[in-house]
Amino acid sequence: MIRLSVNINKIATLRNARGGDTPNVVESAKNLESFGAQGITVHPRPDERHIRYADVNELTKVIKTEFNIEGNPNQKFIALVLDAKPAQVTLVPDGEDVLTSNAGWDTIKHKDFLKEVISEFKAHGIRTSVFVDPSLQMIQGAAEVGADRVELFTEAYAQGYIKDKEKAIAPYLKCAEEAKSLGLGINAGHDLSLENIEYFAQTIPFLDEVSIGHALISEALYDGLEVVVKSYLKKLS
Ligand SMILES: CC(=O)[C@@H](O)[C@H](O)COP(=O)(O)O
Ligand SMILES: NCC(=O)COP(=O)(O)O
Repeated sequence: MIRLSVNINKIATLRNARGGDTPNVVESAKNLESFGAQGITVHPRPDERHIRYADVNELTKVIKTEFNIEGNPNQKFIALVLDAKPAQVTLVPDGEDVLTSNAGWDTIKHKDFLKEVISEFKAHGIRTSVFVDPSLQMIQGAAEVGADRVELFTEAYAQGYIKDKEKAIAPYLKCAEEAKSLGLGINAGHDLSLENIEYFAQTIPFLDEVSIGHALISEALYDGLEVVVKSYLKKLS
C-alpha cells in the first residue's frame, strides 16, 4: 500500500494571508485524517511563512496518523523535531530564501553532517528520510549515511510527464530499484498531482509513501468551489 501524506503548508499560507485563524490548520489536519489521509506533512521554513513552529507543537497533540516533518536540519529545526517526536523526519537541503524546495541532498558531499543528524534522530526513535534527486549515487550515499528512507524529488518527473512520461519516469525507476536493493524505504514528493500520480504509483515499485500539498490543496479548491457556491446561494435565496 502506498500511503498518502497530505502536506498542509498551503492551508497555513491561506491562514497567514489574513492574520487570523481561518482556515485552522489543526482542524484541517484532523479533517484530512478523517477523510482517509494516512499522514500529515509539514515543512516549516525559517521565515515561518506558512507552517509555524507553534503549529507543529499543536499538531503533535492531535495527529493520529503518521506525522512527517520536513526541513533543513539547522539547530532550531532539530530541537523542534526532537521535541515533537514525529513518526518521520525528512531532511531537505533548502536555502533560507528559496520559494520552495529546489534540489535534493548531495549525500556524498554532506556525508558526515547527514550521518550525525540522522543518528541523533534515530536515537530518539524517529524514522529518517533524505530528500534526493533521482540519482543512483545520491541513493547510495543516503544508504551510507544511515537513512531509513529516501524521498525522491519528483519535480523533474512532474515537468517531464507532460511531454514524455516514460522518459520522465525512467531515472526514478532505476533509483527505486537501487534503493530497495540497499534496504531503503521509498517516499516521493514535490509537484505530484491528480494528473501525474497514477502513472507514478503504478510504475514505481516498492513505493512506501507520497507527500502531496500544493496540487492537492489547489484541486480541493477546484472540486470544492461548486459545493460552497451552491451553499451560499441557498442561504441567499
Ligand atoms: C520537500 C518538498 O518536496 C517540498 O515540496 C516541500 O515540502 C513543500 O514546501 P513548500 O510548501 O514550502 O513549497
Ligand atoms: N515532500 C513533498 C511535499 O510534502 C509536498 O510537495 P508539493 O506537493 O507541495 O509540491
